[in-house]
Amino acid sequence: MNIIRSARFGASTLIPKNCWSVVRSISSTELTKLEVNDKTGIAVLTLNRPPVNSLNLELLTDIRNSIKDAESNKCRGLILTSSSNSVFSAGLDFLEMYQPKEERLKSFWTALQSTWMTLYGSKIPTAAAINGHAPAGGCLLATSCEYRVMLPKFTIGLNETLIGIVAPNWFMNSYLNVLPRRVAELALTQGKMFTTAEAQQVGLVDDVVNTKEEAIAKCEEFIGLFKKINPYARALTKQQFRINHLQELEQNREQDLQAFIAAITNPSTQAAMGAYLENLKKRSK
Ligand SMILES: CCCCCC/C=C\CC(=O)SCCNC(=O)CCNC(=O)[C@H](O)C(C)(C)COP(=O)(O)OP(=O)(O)OC[C@H]1O[C@@H](n2cnc3c(N)ncnc32)[C@H](O)[C@@H]1OP(=O)(O)O
Repeated sequence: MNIIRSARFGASTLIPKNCWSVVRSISSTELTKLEVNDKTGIAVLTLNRPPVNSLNLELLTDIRNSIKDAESNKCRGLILTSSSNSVFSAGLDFLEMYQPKEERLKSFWTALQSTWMTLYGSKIPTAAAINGHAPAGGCLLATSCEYRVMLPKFTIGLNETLIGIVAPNWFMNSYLNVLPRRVAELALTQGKMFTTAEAQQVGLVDDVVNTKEEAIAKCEEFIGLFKKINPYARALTKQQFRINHLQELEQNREQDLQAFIAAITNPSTQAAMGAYLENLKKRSK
């Protein structure tokens, strides 16, 4: 068996999964775990930032590094999932955006931009096994992938307007890559959170299954569709579909950063976010 060393992890760990396949850890941090199935060559990236996988600077950085690790280890595909039983990702960490320090805020948004560009533009097939709620940034991660499967009775959507903030163009573009324009506009303006059943009906998720294991298997099935396709031809074709969205951000990164800082530090945005957070804290007691 070929054991790969990761710059971030040292020697890979072998984890027997069943008698037919071996799951090998490519890289791991406190916040993410990247494992590849040696039989299929498909990697699973598990987000592990309890309680709700809210995306802070460190988690975003680890996600991006893991995608790059999967690519450089020539994995045949990448599946995103969560170690939580009820939350895929609660989206951006409010604590990064509420009463922020400017330098950290800049690093945070820059990391989000980079992570999105890496995931949305990844050369390898990507899929999300959505095993819990996926609001806002959680939905962004899922819609940046090429395929989504979700467990029942959770919610997914871009709810920014409910918080009193505006989703940037590239959030919208990821949504529009999956949803019809009319559905996306109505959902975004309402801050709609779709139930799993609604999400499947509008095409926000492709399949619904009952367990995380089934969700991973569905993602593997999706990635398996490309088994006989030339990976170079596949990657370039995917890129042609997504290049405009990627270039739009790449060419306007600084402008996008400045717009984010101006909007987030605006006193009325801070007040709206403070009220939303307080409500969230009350609800969780
Ligand atoms: C203006 C410029 C443009 C900006 C554009 C982009 C901006 C934003 C994009 C975003 O992603 S903003 C984040 C949006 N996310 C949400 O609205 C989700 C809020 N959370 C929930 O609805 C629920 O927590 C949940 C995900 C459905 C899970 O519910 P559950 O009952 O399992 O857990 P809770 O008890 O509610 O939460 C536990 C614990 O986590 C804290 N928390 C939840 N979400 C976040 C978060 N996004 N950031 C930071 N912290 C979060 C919650 O307050 C609880 O904390 P404690 O009370 O236990 O301390």
